[in-house]
Amino acid sequence: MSGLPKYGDGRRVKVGLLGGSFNPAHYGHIEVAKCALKALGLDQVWLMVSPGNPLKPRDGMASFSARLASARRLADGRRIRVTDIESRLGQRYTYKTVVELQRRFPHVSFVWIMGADGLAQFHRWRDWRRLAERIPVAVVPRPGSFGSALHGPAASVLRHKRKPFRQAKLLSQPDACGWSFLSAPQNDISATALRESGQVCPDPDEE
Ligand SMILES: Nc1ncnc2c1ncn2[C@@H]1O[C@H](COP(=O)(O)OP(=O)(O)OP(=O)(O)O)[C@@H](O)[C@H]1O
Ligand SMILES: O=C(O)c1ccc[n+]([C@@H]2O[C@H](COP(=O)([O-])O)[C@@H](O)[C@H]2O)c1
Repeated sequence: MSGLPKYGDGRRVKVGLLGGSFNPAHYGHIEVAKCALKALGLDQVWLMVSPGNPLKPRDGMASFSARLASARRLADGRRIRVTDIESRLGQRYTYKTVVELQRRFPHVSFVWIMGADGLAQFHRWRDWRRLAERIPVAVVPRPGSFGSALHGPAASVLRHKRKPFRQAKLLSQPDACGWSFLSAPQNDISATALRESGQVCPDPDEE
């Protein structure tokens, strides 16, 4: 990823990773990114387009290039950027992606960002306990998912690592660990709703 700031004083660059299917991208993603930029004091958020969520069916999933293009249309390309790195790595599992990103960008402090629905499912991800050891996690509230996230298996297993809202900024410090909910207004936009209402650009790979 080009365009990372360089700090002469040795300060580490802080990057939030918002992984997703982006089928398609929508303003909810941009609101999540903006909220994380502010709450975590990040330099950038990368919208990391998944080549294929291992837990989601391929049926109904637009092509990778269409999903990437939808994210590029909404990102500002400066503080909110889009990356196809998982596709280039041939990688669908977040744990392995994060290991590789941390290896390639040793001067960057990464934070994983996800909606509350992600935390509710987190215990089903491959190597999720190791992932939570490896990268701090910021969870953005989402309508209908707060309870299942808060009382789900992952939040329960990781409860000793949870930080209160007001300490969320610590998550982007070098070598930080733990997770926190961010304090943010909830936004009910979803890609499912957009697909159901037909508000999706045509997929160039299917024309
Ligand atoms: N409105 C929202 N509020 C909070 N988090 C969101 C919101 N929309 C998406 N996210 C988060 O962004 C990440 C990527 O989401 P994704 O691309 O799957 O969009 P989605 O709207 O959840 O899609 P779908 O409805 O197809 O499941 C996930 O961590 C998801 O929780
Ligand atoms: O690593 C896993 O096992 C895993 C399982 C499910 C989802 N993920 C990641 O979670 C992110 C959100 O996915 P999605 O489809 O809900 O937008 C995306 O980066 C996926 O690759 C990762």
